Amino acid sequence: MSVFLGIDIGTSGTKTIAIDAAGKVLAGASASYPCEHPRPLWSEQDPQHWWDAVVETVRGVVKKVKLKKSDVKGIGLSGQMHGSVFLDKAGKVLRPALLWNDQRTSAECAEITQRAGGRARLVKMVANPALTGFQAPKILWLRNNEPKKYEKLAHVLLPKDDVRRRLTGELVTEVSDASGTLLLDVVKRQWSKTLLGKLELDLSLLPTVVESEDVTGRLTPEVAELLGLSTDCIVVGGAGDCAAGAIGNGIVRKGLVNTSLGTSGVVFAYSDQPEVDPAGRLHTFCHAVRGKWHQMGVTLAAAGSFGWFADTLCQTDGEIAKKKGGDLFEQLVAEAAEHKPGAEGLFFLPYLAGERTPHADPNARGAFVGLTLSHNRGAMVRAVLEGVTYSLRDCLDLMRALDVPVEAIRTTGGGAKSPFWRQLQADLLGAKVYSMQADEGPAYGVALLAAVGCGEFADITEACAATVRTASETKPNAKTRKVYDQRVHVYRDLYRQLKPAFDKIAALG
Ligand SMILES: Nc1ncnc2c1ncn2[C@@H]1O[C@H](COP(=O)(O)OP(=O)(O)O)[C@@H](O)[C@H]1O
Ligand SMILES: O=C(CO)[C@@H](O)[C@H](O)COP(=O)(O)O
Repeated sequence: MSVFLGIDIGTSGTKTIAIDAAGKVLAGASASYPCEHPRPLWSEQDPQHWWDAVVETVRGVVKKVKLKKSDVKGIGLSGQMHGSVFLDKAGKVLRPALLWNDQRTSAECAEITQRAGGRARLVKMVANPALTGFQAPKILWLRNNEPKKYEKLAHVLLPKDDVRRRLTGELVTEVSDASGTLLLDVVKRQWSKTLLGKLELDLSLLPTVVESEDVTGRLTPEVAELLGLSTDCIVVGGAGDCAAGAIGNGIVRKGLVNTSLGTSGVVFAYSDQPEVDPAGRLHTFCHAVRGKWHQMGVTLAAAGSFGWFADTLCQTDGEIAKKKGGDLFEQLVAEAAEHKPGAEGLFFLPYLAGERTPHADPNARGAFVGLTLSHNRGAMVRAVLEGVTYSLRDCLDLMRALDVPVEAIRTTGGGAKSPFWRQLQADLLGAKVYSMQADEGPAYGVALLAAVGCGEFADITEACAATVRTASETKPNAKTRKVYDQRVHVYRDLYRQLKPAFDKIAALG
């Protein structure tokens, strides 16, 4: 029996799945962990929690499928992008990891842009401007703010690559995740020695960079024993969760666009060449397909906004729903569905963690605008779901303006499970939206990459053609689409009008 594991180290938890050589999902397990916010807009996690969750979920899957040691031939790793694990030379973690949605690095972004000789020169070197969530500004933040820890710094790893280090002992990353460090020459698919020089950062801080399908190592004897696997089991490069989710949904040709409604929201389009957005609003990153690229827009608090609403305002209902064996999210979506498109004039700006695309503004804040005495909880939920989807629309419209073809949208992530939210996507984005048969997102994509690494398929494109299938099709409703086409302008105006207030609020500290 040949089995491949996909492990996705998400922001709210880690998910591990096992697939067979035909791409059939045999079992899955997940484990959650907290995210700390020591100050507003700071976001940190303890890498030990990721490792504990990896051990728990791999062992869980091995047990569920009753796998023999020799069954698991390969592992693919996916994870939240951009996060920074700081290690000393003995491999000790120096401080909690700074995450993708941490906004503390505005000063370091300005420093990078200035050291690079301006924004245009920076984009020429690494295809992207400096954004607060990316990894390079986090390294500079450590240097500027925690110099004693920086003195001890020997290696910086992305979240999934720290898990790889613990699995195999190897310090390796791959091109899709490395693109989000701001230190990769995305066009050449190798570290930018020019930018490293300008930032006075040593190349030895960074891991070796490979393509996503490449084999990066094998399990160490101790880890193989701990997980119930064999030391013959390989670990492939894998991918950042956006590229991994796209692979899992078969986004391996032009015209197919992926949306993800996880903690973050992502709009992802395949490209044959590195297409750089001259204004730097969309990211240009390497794809997990060898020698290919993608463009991407990211909204920082997507299903995360809905999760926040549920956690903060609906705790008691959550407990009741659990007792009844129901799902709070489904209950809240049902309440939202009782309201008409437009939530009776209520708008929600989903900038709870600042915003990346299209505003690149760490000072942006969340807001309900248009509340009246007649709005109830269902209307507020509807406004949240609409606000998040307007934000995806902002990303997609940037792509359309750059002539990125949008034939169909495939969708993944917790929010994509909801038929209501898929209809909202179709109506607001103006395209057919497909859910997938193996609705496992990034974990599925990297399990396929593991199968490729083990020689089951010639490459990831062939693997996707053989295994990835759509499940449902949701068509835009012309009438509802019109309602949203009018309202999206109000949504966009609100950011512009509130921006001065956001800056004043941020200045208050
Ligand atoms: N049935 C549902 N309907 C709508 N949204 C849902 C549903 N289930 C989960 N979600 C949303 O998905 C989020 C979790 O998404 P997920 O992709 O698991 O997160 P991540 O990978 O970022 O950790 C929840 O916070 C919630 O907002
Ligand atoms: O910052 C990005 C991509 O650029 C995020 O998509 C992170 O990669 C986190 O992903 P989730 O935990 O929301 O899946």
